[in-house]
Amino acid sequence: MSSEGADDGFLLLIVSSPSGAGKTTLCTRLRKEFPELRFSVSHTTRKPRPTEVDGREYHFVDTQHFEHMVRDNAFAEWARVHGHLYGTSLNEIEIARGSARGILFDIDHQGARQIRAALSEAVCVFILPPSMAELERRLRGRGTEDEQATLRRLQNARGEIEHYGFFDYVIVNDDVDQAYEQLRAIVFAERCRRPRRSGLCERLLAERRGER
Ligand SMILES: Nc1ncnc2c1ncn2[C@@H]1O[C@H](COP(=O)(O)OP(=O)(O)OP(=O)(O)O)[C@@H](O)[C@H]1O
Ligand SMILES: Nc1nc2c(ncn2[C@@H]2O[C@H](COP(=O)(O)O)[C@@H](O)[C@H]2O)c(=O)[nH]1
Repeated sequence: MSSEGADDGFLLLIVSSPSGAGKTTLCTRLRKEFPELRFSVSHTTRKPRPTEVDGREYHFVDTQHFEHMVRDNAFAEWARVHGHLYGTSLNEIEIARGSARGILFDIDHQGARQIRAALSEAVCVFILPPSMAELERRLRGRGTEDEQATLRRLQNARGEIEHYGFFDYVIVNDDVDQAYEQLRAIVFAERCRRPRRSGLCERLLAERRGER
């Protein structure tokens, strides 16, 4: 995986959170407002939820298939999360680089660190719940996990929050509209970062020199 740097204008946006804090909710809004940011569809060995479609939320694969991809070096990053395997294929990033203005990752802190190690310009956002009690309410209210999986996700939440220091931005998702405003503000601000504008700056300077 090569890093072309931030001066090509391409945005690598990573959103992570403990399970149930609301990153899928916020990313779904982001995808609607910024369709030019391609959502990275991960591979996972987790079973699909009733509303999930293969190839849309995830590429659902069995462990053998996943391990084969690991051996083939097909992943930009992968990790075991809540007892299942999840990974971002190199192919997802290549497709986005060829067809979009950026890529949006919904991955955990282990994956965020692996992507950042390879692509230092990646922007990492951590979503927090307003309280642990509210996190539990949301996870139980969503009703997608059985009791054992719910408890496991809640137990893992504390360990995940300990990684907050790695992230560039932290958003507390209390009021969802406010949290979303903060997330979209990060996209706008990141697009204005000087390295992402250097192409335009150089073009303007060339124009000034009559080199158009
Ligand atoms: N600000 C909010 N206030 C109340 N409920 C919320 C808020 N944000 C999200 N929710 C609800 O909380 C539940 C969990 O949200 P969501 O599925 O987006 O979490 P997640 O971080 O993507 O979890 P996971 O990592 O398990 O996929 C959902 O039912 C969602 O509708
Ligand atoms: N390291 C990675 N983590 C990933 C990837 N895709 C999703 N995830 C994270 O897993 C948990 C659980 O997700 P769920 O859909 O089962 O609730 C969550 O934190 C996701 O962000 C990935 O490709 N790599």
